[in-house]
Order: sequence, then C-alpha cells, then structure tokens
Amino acid sequence: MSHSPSVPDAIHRSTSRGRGIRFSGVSKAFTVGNGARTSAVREVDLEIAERQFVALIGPSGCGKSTLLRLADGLLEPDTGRIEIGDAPPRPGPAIGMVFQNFRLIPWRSVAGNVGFALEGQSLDRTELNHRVQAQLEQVGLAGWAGHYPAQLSGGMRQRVALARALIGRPSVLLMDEPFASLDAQTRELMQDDLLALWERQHPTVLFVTHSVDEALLLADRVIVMGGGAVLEDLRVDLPRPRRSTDARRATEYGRLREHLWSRIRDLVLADPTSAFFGRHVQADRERG
Ligand SMILES: Nc1ncnc2c1ncn2[C@@H]1O[C@H](COP(=O)(O)OP(=O)(O)OP(=O)(O)O)[C@@H](O)[C@H]1O
Repeated sequence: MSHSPSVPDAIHRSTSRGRGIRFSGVSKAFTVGNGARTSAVREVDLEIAERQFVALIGPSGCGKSTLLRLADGLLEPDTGRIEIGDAPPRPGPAIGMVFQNFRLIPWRSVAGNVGFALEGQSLDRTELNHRVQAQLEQVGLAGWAGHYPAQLSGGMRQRVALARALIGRPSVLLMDEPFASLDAQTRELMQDDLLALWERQHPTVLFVTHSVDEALLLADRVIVMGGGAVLEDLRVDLPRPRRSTDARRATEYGRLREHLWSRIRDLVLADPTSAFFGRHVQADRERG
C-alpha cells in the first residue's frame, strides 16, 4: 500500500486531528432469553490517548466487542460515561468502524462503497470522486474503483472496508477482528499496511483481536479483558515504525508474548464455561 505522491499532503495533515477515548466506570448488561441479565462490561475505566493504538484481547465473551460498540455510540452504557475527546460518541464519519466480515454493499462498486461514507455530506461530485480516488490509492486499490465486492479477494474487500472507514478522516478507528477471516499471508500484509496507514493518518485506534502476535505487532498497549473487566494494561515498547518480521525478532517481543500467553491461558483455565477463543489463538500457539 504505497502513498501516492499525487495525493496532496494537506489531505493527510488534515486527517491528523486525533482525539482520545475515555471510559469512566462503564458497565453494560444485556437481557437474555429468559429475562435474566448478563453482564457484558463491568466497571471499565480506561483512557486511550489521542493517536494511540490499543489492542483489546481476552477470551470469547469477555466483552471486547461490546466495549467497541459503546465507543462507537451505537450502544448506551447502563452506568458510567464514555467520551471521545470531550464529548459523548456519536456514530458518523468521525468514528471509523471495520468489522471481520467487511459489511460491503454487494450491488455497489468499490468506489460506491467507499464514497457511501461521505454521502451525508454536501460534497460536489468532483470533490467526492477526488476523495474516493485518493483513499483508494492509500489502500492500494487505485485501479479497482469500478469493480464489485464479489470480484475481489478477501484481502481486497477488507481494504475497501478500511478505505470506507478512513475516508471520513476519522479521529477514532474502531476495528473488530478485522483480519480474522483472512489467510495467514494476507493477514500479515494487511497488518503491515495498517501500520503504514496509521503512521500517516494517526487516528486513535481500538483494535479487538484474538491473536497475541497481532496485538503485539500493532499496538502501543494491550488491554487484557476477562469477565467484562479490564484485567491488565500492558505497554508495548517496541520501536516504531514496526514491520512484522522485525518486531518478532526483538527480545522484548518474546518476553511480552510469553507473559500474555500465560495470562490468557490462566483466564481460560479459570473459566471452564468459556468457549475456547478462536482459531487464531490456536494458530499463534502452534507458530510459537
Ligand atoms: N445484543 C446482545 N444481547 C445479549 N447478550 C449479548 C449481546 N451482545 C453481547 N452479549 C453478551 O455479552 C457478553 C460479551 O459479548 P462480546 O461480544 O462483547 O464478547 P467478545 O469478547 O467480543 O466475544 P468474542 O471474542 O467471542 O467476539 C457475552 O456473554 C455475550 O453473549
């Protein structure tokens, strides 16, 4: 994913208006089938500085996606407060969201999917096309504007989803296992591409993953969740800019990986009802 010199740098500078995310005493429960309440997020206090990249990791059902949906403003907390910058979150282009299953509109072209994010804004056609084209260049899809999602590989679809999330120049990017459905090679390429994009546009990122390696490669901090609560807040002091092959060679990487693994293993063993948390954790274990 290369940066095209034809994209004016002013566009990139104007994206760099990151805002932090603050959760203060946030709890959220859901009503389940029999009318009982199940607690998804419990008393979370978490402050993410603007432009920071934070990964959320933990066993299945521990509340990671719920925390993301609360940060998006799609869900209201039962108690506590969430702020993006100094205001409550409001769904819209200032908060970009990327999901595991892409969520593209099948009957719209690549350009139509990416431009969709700006349709509420009163941009003229030329400006809209320019923005779409610039964003497609950023994600390495410059020649694919007229194609449809069904004509693309999984990695390309996720690039479209990323372009759609980034075109609103979001100050906050929320990513829910965005690379989990990609094959291992595509996933590594996408991780490096995401790092390159983040280094250019620098939104504040909250990234849910089941992969210890992915968390360590991408993030400044790894938050370990269990039972809806934040259990650990781990700093990742690996040098930046990072690329997957270099990061994995660092001694510090091995130490952090070992620590996270034993933490997550203990969490799962302590909760026999927890479904085992996903094939990527398994893949990490095999690789390590
Ligand atoms: N809309 C909902 N209605 C009822 N229960 C819900 C709802 N959304 C989440 N839950 C429950 O809240 C808890 C936390 O779910 P959440 O999806 O946030 O976990 P997660 O850590 O993201 O899990 P996974 O890693 O499997 O995606 C789970 O027990 C889940 O079943």
